[in-house]
Amino acid sequence: MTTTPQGHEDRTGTGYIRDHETHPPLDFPGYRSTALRHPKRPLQLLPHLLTEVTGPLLGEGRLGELDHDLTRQHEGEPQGQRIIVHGQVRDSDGQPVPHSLIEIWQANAGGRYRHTVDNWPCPLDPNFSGVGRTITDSDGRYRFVTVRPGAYPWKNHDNAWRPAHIHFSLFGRAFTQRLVTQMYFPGDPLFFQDPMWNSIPDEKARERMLCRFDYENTEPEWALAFEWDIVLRGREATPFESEVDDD
Ligand SMILES: O=C(O)c1ccc(O)c(O)c1
Repeated sequence: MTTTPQGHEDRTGTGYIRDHETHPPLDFPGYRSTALRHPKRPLQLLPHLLTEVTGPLLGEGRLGELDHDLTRQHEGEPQGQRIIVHGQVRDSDGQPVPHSLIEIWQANAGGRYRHTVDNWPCPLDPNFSGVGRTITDSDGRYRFVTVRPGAYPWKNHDNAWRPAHIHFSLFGRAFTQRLVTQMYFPGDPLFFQDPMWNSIPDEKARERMLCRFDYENTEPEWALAFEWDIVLRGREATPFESEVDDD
């Protein structure tokens, strides 16, 4: 059986061994909910047969015209600083990943999610749902327009605040290939106390979750811009929360 220098085995038989420096462990004591959420039994390889790789898939034609623009999904305009978030999705060889569905979800400008269990005293914004989706173009590029999310208090530990972040879900050619990650903003003062940020062992890997302020692509009198490339595999891989794990 193949093993890594750290002694991890390829238990899924795929030849792929999770990089334990880049990706968070499935159970991380500091992130309390993982104790209840993480799988307790070894993962089983799900062979990708015709059913898994052919359907169902969201194609270009099924996207709404404004799905990528979270500032224009309601009658009025949401509160907050407009931002453009854009970048490229690449594979382990640095090749662009075209025609791939990306979904995002986030808190509003004040840091509140439109979610039944989020009821901290920060107002919901009637003009902001916080969800969007798009498909990468032929060069693997994506672009969202949204508002900068606020920090979110989540009671995971004493005085716990999540740094501002946007959740990303990426589908490959099939729903069985879904990867989930988060994008953070540079210079956030809350990283030191965030168990999710700190669950990534390698500091360089953590930094691959940071977007870059992109002055060139700001839109005058409208929106700031941030660039964030996502790498699916290999030495430059973006940390993912959901992935094949060989623990
Ligand atoms: O795991 C959670 O409970 C949780 C809550 C809010 C977040 O923004 C988040 O990223 C995770």
